[in-house]
Amino acid sequence: MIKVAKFGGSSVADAAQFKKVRSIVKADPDRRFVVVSASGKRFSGDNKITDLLLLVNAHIQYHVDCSSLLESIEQRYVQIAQELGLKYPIAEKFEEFSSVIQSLSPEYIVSRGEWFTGQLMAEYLGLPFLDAADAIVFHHDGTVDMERTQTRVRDAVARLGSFVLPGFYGATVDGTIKLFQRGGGDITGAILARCIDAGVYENWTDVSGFLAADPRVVKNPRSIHRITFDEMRELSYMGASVLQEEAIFPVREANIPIQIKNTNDPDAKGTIIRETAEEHEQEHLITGIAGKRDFMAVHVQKAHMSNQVGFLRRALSVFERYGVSIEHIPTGVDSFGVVVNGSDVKDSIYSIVNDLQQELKPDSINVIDSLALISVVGRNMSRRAGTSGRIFGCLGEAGINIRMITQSSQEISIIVGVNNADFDRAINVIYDNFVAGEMVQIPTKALA
Ligand SMILES: Nc1ncnc2c1ncn2[C@@H]1O[C@H](COP(=O)(O)OP(=O)(O)O)[C@@H](O)[C@H]1O
Ligand SMILES: N[C@@H](CC(=O)OP(=O)(O)O)C(=O)O
Repeated sequence: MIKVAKFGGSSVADAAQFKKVRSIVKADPDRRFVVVSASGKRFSGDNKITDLLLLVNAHIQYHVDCSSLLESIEQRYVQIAQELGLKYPIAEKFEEFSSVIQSLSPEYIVSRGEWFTGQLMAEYLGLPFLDAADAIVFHHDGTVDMERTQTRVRDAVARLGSFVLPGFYGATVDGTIKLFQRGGGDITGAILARCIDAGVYENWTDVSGFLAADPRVVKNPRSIHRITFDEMRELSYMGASVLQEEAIFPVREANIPIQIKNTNDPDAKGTIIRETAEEHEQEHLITGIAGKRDFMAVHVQKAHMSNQVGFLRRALSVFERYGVSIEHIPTGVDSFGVVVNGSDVKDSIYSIVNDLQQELKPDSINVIDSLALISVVGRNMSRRAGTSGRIFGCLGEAGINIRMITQSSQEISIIVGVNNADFDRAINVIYDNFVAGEMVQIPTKALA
């Protein structure tokens, strides 16, 4: 079976992490294709190389000297190379890069994080280096040209047999470097797995798989051993940053499972993500909880609204005009809400409200800001009536005010909106009441 192994920034943060990567790769001859991110944080409070390179861009943009910043990045790489005894002339290559930095595009500059990490890892593993600019092909609109990418990747496999591929970037056919969104090394790994028909896409990080809640919010959350692509998408979209939310698409279409594993504890079971989770007699009611802060909700109320054809469409077209994408639309008979990312409307909210007034002549419009959304996700929730009522009950008992609620149409998630200030407490209350222990009985028919 071919395995693609993607190692995130935390797994390649320093020489000690490189050593762990090598022993993981060498332990299994199926791990012939390795994707790496730029070196990440070595300890809490440290900087990711990608963040430092973004800072370099900001310095250049404002004509501020960035030489000491570049030196500190170079030092990180030099230290790794020295500690591992690598021959790659990292200092020379980095200085070449620094000397022409003013002439380089911002995306090119940021992509060098994975490029240098990839060069060092390739030598350390004794594998060829495949530049992502020669493998991952972008259309000019920023989407991936899967056909060309597949051809290039398959050619590289035939030519090189195995390789190290830096994540997070690629290039258009004319060679212009393009980046994925933040965390996009996960997408590179998924695309590679898809192009070579891998048996599994391994995603190595610093936690033992997907956890039922963000470990920075809930103390010692339990690990999720099996999760479906749909559940995973809901959780990662809502902030479970262990896997970039777009990363499931390339592998899902080809039915390739994703396995999340811990570089610091390779024997831990981790999480397997598939189309359907194999069912056991007893399963947790709720698979996981994730959430994000800083949303805004615009509530519109108008009597007899539901009898007016096109009312909602006219409202949504206002948001479209301002280029704002919509997260949720909770609706009632005579009212609806439009939930958007606070940062997307920070400059346009007054104009949007004004346009809504003009076009809809509503009875009232209310804007709620500092809204946090919490998504409670579980494939088994549809088997148990009344879950949402119980979620409100436990939040109410804890004195947490619920600002909105919405449920996904496949009944795999319930989303509650609370004030930003209540975010951590609300997640902990839901976790303690539901995730920590509660199981549901799976009907025998479902197991057959
Ligand atoms: N539900 C969750 N399960 C596991 N980790 C989570 C979850 N939500 C947030 N995280 C955070 O995601 C981190 C791993 O993602 P990331 O920092 O992108 O790793 P990497 O550098 O390996 O790509 C974990 O250290 C953890 O703090
Ligand atoms: N280095 C990029 C891409 C990436 O995937 O990183 P990580 O694997 O550390 O999340 C970023 O920080 O966004």
